[in-house]
Amino acid sequence: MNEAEAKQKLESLREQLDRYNYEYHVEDKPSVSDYEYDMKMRELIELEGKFPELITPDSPSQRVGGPPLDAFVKVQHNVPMLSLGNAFNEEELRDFDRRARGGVEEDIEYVCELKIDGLAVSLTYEEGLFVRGATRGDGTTGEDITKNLRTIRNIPLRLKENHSLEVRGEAYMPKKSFLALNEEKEANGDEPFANPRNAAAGSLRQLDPKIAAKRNLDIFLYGVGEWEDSPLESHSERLEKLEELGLKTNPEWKKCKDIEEVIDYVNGWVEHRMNLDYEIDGIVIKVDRLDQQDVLGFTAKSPRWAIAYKFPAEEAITHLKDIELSV
Ligand SMILES: CC(C)(CNC(=O)c1ccc(Oc2ccccc2)cc1)c1ccc2c(N)nc(N)nc2n1
Repeated sequence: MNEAEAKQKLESLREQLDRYNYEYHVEDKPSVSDYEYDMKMRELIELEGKFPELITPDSPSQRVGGPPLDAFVKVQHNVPMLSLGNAFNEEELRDFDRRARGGVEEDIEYVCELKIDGLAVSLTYEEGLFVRGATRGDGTTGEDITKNLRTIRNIPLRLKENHSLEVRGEAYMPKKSFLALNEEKEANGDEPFANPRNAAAGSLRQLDPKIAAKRNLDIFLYGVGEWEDSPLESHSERLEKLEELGLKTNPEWKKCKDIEEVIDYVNGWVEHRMNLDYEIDGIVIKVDRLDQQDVLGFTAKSPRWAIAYKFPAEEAITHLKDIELSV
């Protein structure tokens, strides 16, 4: 086979493997068996081995990085990754709504999103190519964990359109993967992780991508840092556009016309969050229109146009029940 034929064959193998990946990880409807996927991947890796000059950074073979790093490189976030103010009850949600409505002329619509209990990360794409992934760190300086993030199957190595943008989201470990990992750790006499958030952070902040690749991590994207001249006018449009680009957003987000609808949404999840495949520690409520967000602006470290409603910690509830029982 000459180089031209190899290039064509490689492009077709990559396309097939990317499609299989999307079917398996995003649509949850694989069209081929794991065996067929592995055989196709082996064919790709062997052919790339014969024509290494044809290897591209977005090739599915490039997901699991090379040797372990000996340290993480620090990275600066051009747009800071801010934190959220908290509300712990309905009255504090209504206070947030009153303050927001006092700051803008017209009615406010909100977007509610589940607050995933994981590790906040930033993904940078240049001309559609995934070039860098980083932890939030202190909001302005994080750690470069690109090699580890490349092992998360739901992070596309190339977007469906060649945009340059920086997106934020939460990398997490599904409950089932967490339980399986802790069983394995206990079987090996290792210390288990206390919760899925620690397991996700521990998996992404260790230096060997081959370990991260085995941890079945996943991601939901929820925000945008930098986006070259994007014409979008609302947060909900941005979430829809991210999905179109092949970036996974959480399907439970909802546009609410007022704070009453927000409170209904929140109360629904207080009751049903146990049914989710992943842990959440609250609900994030955001003003939907970007022009209204701009008017409301920021405090020293958080937007005035967003708040996190925090669920009471699980342990606390269990503890209280025990006390009641023992009285
Ligand atoms: C709202 C925001 C704080 C992200 N937004 C930002 O970090 C952010 C950062 C600079 C911005 O603008 C600036 C640009 C330059 C300088 C200062 C601010 C705007 C938003 C946030 C934080 C945590 C979230 C979480 N755990 N789950 C969900 N679902 N959403 C979340 N959203």
